[in-house]
Amino acid sequence: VLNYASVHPPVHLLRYTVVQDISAVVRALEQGVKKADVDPAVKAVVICGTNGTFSAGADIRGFSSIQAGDRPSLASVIDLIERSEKPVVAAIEGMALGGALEVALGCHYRVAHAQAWVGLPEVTLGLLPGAGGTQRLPRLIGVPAALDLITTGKHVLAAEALKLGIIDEIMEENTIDAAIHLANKVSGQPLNSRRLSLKQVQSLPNMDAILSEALVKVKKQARGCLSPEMCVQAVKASVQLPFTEGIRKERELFNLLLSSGQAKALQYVFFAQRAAQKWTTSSGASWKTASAQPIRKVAVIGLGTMGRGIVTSLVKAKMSVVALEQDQKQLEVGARAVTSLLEREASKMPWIGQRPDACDPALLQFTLDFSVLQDADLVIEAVFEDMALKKEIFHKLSAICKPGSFLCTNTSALDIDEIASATSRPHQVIGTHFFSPAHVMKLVEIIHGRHTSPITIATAMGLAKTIGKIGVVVGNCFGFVGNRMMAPYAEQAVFLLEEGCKPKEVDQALEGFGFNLGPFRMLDLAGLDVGWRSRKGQGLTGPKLAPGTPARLRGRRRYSPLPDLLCENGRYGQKTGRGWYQYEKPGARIANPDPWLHNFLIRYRDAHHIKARFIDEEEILERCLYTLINEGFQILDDGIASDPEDIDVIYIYGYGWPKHRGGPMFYASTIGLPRILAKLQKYSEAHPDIPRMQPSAFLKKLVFLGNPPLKEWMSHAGHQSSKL
Ligand SMILES: CC/C=C\C=C\CC(=O)SCCNC(=O)CCNC(=O)[C@H](O)C(C)(C)COP(=O)(O)OP(=O)(O)OC[C@H]1O[C@@H](n2cnc3c(N)ncnc32)[C@H](O)[C@@H]1OP(=O)(O)O
Repeated sequence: VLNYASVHPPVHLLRYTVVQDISAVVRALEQGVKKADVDPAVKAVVICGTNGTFSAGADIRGFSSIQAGDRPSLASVIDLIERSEKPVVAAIEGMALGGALEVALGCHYRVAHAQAWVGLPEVTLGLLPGAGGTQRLPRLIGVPAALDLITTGKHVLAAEALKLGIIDEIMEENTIDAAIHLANKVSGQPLNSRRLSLKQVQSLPNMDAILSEALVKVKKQARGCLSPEMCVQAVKASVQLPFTEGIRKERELFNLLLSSGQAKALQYVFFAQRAAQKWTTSSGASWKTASAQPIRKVAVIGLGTMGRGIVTSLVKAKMSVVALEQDQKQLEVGARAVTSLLEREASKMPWIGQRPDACDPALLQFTLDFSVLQDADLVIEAVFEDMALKKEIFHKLSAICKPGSFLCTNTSALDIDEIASATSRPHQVIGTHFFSPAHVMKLVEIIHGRHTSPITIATAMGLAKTIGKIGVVVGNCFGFVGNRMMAPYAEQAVFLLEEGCKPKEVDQALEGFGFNLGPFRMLDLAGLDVGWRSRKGQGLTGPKLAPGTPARLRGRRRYSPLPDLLCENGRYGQKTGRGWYQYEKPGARIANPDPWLHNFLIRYRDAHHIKARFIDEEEILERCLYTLINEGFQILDDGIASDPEDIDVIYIYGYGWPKHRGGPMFYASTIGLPRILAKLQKYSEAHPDIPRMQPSAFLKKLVFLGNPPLKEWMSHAGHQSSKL
């Protein structure tokens, strides 16, 4: 929306904001600037936003209609602004992001409100600032600072923007009046020195090293994502080429990214993440029907790894927390660990006012006394995965806590309904599956039991948001969404070892695909004993296993005892210094191939008459990823996840799935469901004893229906009554 308002002659005010159609903004800006240019009564122009916001940039949905090769007309309008013979001042309130900051960079002066913030987040959307931003910003603030902003997409507050030189003035009060004042003041002064396209990038003696180090850094962090690397290339062009040629290079790189498919995936994730926040249940409950209850005091039970991280997240969000342990020694160890985590977190926060205060007794209290939990608005139990223990705690909580308290269990797999059955208030019981380390990882699976009330879901989702996490509402089944899908993936990884792979080969294939960690490095990090305990609980190994059970079969299903054998040998992963890899010492992080394991695998294969074969990367990827995706289709059909976007958000924020591939279900849609089905059919014929490889009925149905787009999948899901 753009108004050309002559309210403060001789300065003309151009107001604009995010609109559905970026070309409407571009047209209106063009008309406004041209009109002001030819109007002799106008001496200067101020560009501002509406309702206290300059602009959040282009409508991301509009990018899908931009064709590679289209002339980005925003760039031409920015040129027009910069060429104007009358001073143009940007008055930045709220935010100026992406194309909006590029508009401001085309202006001759920039004034911002003290609370405003600016940034070029295009890289996070798989793009680069394509309207001159990569050429103007280095000219304005120098290459190192521009590289930092453009390759990370980070936002900076006005004070920092002023320090960097992006902003000329900061205002505590009326920014627009201040901009008008400045525009009047500079009217008639020469403008060439304010035109960034005419400036040279400040030269630095070590410029080549800065650029090549930046390239190495982004390549290492990007895990195959192209946009950070293209951003560096574009900034490099600002150093090495004249402005107009730099712009040409920027456009070339922008078009390349636009057509890469990664931009589509990253933009899908932007909306999927927001869609996941708008949970709905099959019974129609949603934010519209249930609101989050205010949570002032939270209790956390258990100060193990998960409890410590959860307490840290809560205190960071300035919530009042009481942390309970069962004995003095564990309480002291836990309290020390939390304090040190909080101190580390505080050191990362530049603003004193935002820092968590580990010493504030009003905020954080440690106790052994269960009765202190009485007035907590919400309790998060974070003891280890033992159903009997959890039920005992919930029974106690049900008796002690005030009637309105919500009771959450941090579990990665256990049955929420069974835990809730130990209480007299199952409607107020919910699963909150945090991911380790809980003060770092963004995801929380919010697990809805049979009796969980919509208000309880809303409250858990509200709490996740308050502490800066992404909550995703899922149904109740063993492993919920994330771990249920992880099981066939990890199972395939171990079967591949049996058949001839080395752990490093499997990890390299999946890390090459873009995962943070391959399955074996991930298992070593998480601790192999976790899965061992769970398998013993399920009777798959250990004392509950029926005597005479064949080593590699459970019922008629293929089973690999390899992970159990490692645990029996005391190899629990990083914490013991030995697992699928060896480490320099317990707790060390660098994984090295272990000759012991190599020989162990040879003996194991001999003992079970398995002939090792060469397995190529394609088979490793297809078997691990397609079985995971197959389980995802089953989960959708069962109603455990309400849509594919939720699964994708869970995998990106909880399991290190590469964001530029859009999550497993989006990835499946890009591969094409017929291909996934054909491959699963091929592998399941070769391995009839692996039921999880048999294609899900829902996947088959979608292929039969002609491979509909992802958005339409759920209209074909077969579950009679959603468990959500
Ligand atoms: C040739 C090149 C020409 C032009 C190039 C231009 C480049 C660009 O401008 S790229 C876009 C750059 N801008 C962004 O990336 C901003 C993205 N948005 C955000 O970071 C946040 O939404 C926010 C603006 C900081 C606001 O955050 P918050 O208050 O937490 O609200 P949200 O829930 O995130 O958003 C509310 C609502 O708005 C939708 N939305 C936000 N930004 C955009 C956008 N740029 N395009 C389209 N839609 C946007 C968001 O999806 C939410 O919608 P719901 O329907 O409510 O989910």
